[in-house]
Amino acid sequence: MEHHFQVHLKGIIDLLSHHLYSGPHVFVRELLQNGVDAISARQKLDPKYQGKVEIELVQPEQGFPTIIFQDNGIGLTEEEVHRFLATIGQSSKRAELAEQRTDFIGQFGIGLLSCFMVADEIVVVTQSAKAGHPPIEWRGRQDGTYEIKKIDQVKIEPGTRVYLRARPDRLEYFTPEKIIELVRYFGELLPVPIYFHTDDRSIQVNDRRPPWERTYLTKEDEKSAYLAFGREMFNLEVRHYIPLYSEVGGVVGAAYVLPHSATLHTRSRHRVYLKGMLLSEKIEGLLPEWAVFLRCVVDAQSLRPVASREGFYEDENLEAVRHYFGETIRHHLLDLATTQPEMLNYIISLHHAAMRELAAEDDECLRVFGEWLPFQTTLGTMTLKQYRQKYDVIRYVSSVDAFRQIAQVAAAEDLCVINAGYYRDAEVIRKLKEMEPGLKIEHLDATTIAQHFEELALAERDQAFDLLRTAEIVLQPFRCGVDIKKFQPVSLPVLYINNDEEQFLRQAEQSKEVASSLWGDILDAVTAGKEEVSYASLCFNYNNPLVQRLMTIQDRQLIRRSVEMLYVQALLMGHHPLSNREMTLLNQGLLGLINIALEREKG
Ligand SMILES: Nc1ncnc2c1ncn2[C@@H]1O[C@H](COP(=O)(O)OP(=O)(O)OP(=O)(O)O)[C@@H](O)[C@H]1O
Repeated sequence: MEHHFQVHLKGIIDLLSHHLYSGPHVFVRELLQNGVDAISARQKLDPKYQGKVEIELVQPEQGFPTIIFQDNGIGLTEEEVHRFLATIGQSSKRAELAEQRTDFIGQFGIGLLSCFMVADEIVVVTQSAKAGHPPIEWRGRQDGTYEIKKIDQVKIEPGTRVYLRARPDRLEYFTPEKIIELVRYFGELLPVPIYFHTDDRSIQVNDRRPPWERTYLTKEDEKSAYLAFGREMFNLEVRHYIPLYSEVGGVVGAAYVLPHSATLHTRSRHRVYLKGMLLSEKIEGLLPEWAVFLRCVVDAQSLRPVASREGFYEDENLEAVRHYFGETIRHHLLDLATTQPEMLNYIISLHHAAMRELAAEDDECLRVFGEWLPFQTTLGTMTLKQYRQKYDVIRYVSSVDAFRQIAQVAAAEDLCVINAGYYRDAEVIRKLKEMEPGLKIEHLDATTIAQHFEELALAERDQAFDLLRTAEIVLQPFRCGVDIKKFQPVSLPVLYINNDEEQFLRQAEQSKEVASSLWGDILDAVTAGKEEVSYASLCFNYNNPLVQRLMTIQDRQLIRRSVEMLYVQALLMGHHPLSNREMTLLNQGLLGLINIALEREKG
């Protein structure tokens, strides 16, 4: 025997309200959308037909308020009420053909159920625009039952009215302020007029059109209208926008440059409308990932919304729109370089992380605005252009750690080195070299910088011999060699020097101190065979007065303590995290020095 599925309506409503829709307020969106769709259906029969949606709030002295949504659209016949209104998942708008999908906003046949989130009963009174059908009253209830009545005795104009009486726990949605707020939020850009009436007033809620639908006398007027619209939409003082248009998906709108810095981890959230109905103000993935400095407002005609209506299906159309918008933005920025260079400068100075990303990805962008990218250097922040005007060779380090190590010394030696340790910096420099093979670039680290230091004369070496030997013994357990050179600034007694590989080994060694046995084994494998290798060297500055004094004193104990302290201080200066043993050294060294000073005092 064949059986039919039973639908437990309460369960479905629960599913929708807790898992699909973002909250009970979406009933306003669903009702607006049904009204507008019904008008579109009627306009298919009569393209000049003027539709409107009217919303009324009735607040009786006794009892709960009722909201009435009325449209003068296509209406429903009795048969259609059974088939579409009362059958979950049935929709008169389901489009087998993609082009049909562009006619209506709805398509799933579940939207009306959202009304059960605020009311126990939905009453629909409808008159079909098709000739020869009487008006119908339909009453659907949460328990899954419904009644249908012909109401021949009254004559009503074609269209549909939906009545919802507030559920006691949802009264907050049944005030004039809340309804106007929600209607404006979802329906501000809908192409049919929406009126709101209470006992004492009537207003048109959506009385303006988006800037891309208006015509302008001058370019300036157009620009002001777009900027004013963006400021209002995002509540941000935006100064620049990029018009967007894509035939695929029928998407039109504008991308606004954020007036504050956005990092590459920021997710761009866009305000997206579907045929004038707000889908969401948090849609992601509409622009390429690098475009984090932009926020869009767009209206799409035929991208496919997901059932919750709060996003789009990730399909080939969305992919095409994203690609196309990426190209539009890129071309716009490239044009700015010639038409409004000061604006491009403003955008780059605020959003250089994103611009770097774009320049690293794209040769043309690198050629056009690569020079404007700011870089941190040992002699202050400057753009690539300023750097190149002053120096023939682009000298750079490729890690922030390396930069910290060398910054002070390089600056004192008047060496201008770029910190290319941030995301994509080094790539930008290397790409620049590929594009301009004649360009001289030099990759530095602390070791290569140290090669620029001045060597000691033989007699000076002799003078430093004892100090170096003691230092060697003290630092050998820390895998740190020693050396002595002359370098700037004279005030710096020592410099801790390691290159990228040595830095890595040092970090692996330190990680072993805190790692579990599994990680410990892995790290052992990483450092295997390097047991005898030094991870760094401590370079004394011969010209430094303290070092000069250390070379003259005889007290071994004092030299040892001083070397330990100089070693730890050099690590701290270079922002190297201290290992447990180095921490102990710091503590003992400090106490030791205090002790020595106290002994002296006594003596
Ligand atoms: N105001 C209205 N005028 C005419 N028909 C309506 C109206 N409201 C609902 N309907 C009919 O009821 C059907 C079901 O409506 P419902 O809102 O549940 O789903 P939908 O709009 O088709 O799709 P979605 O779930 O995507 O919103 C519609 O397809 C339409 O045929």
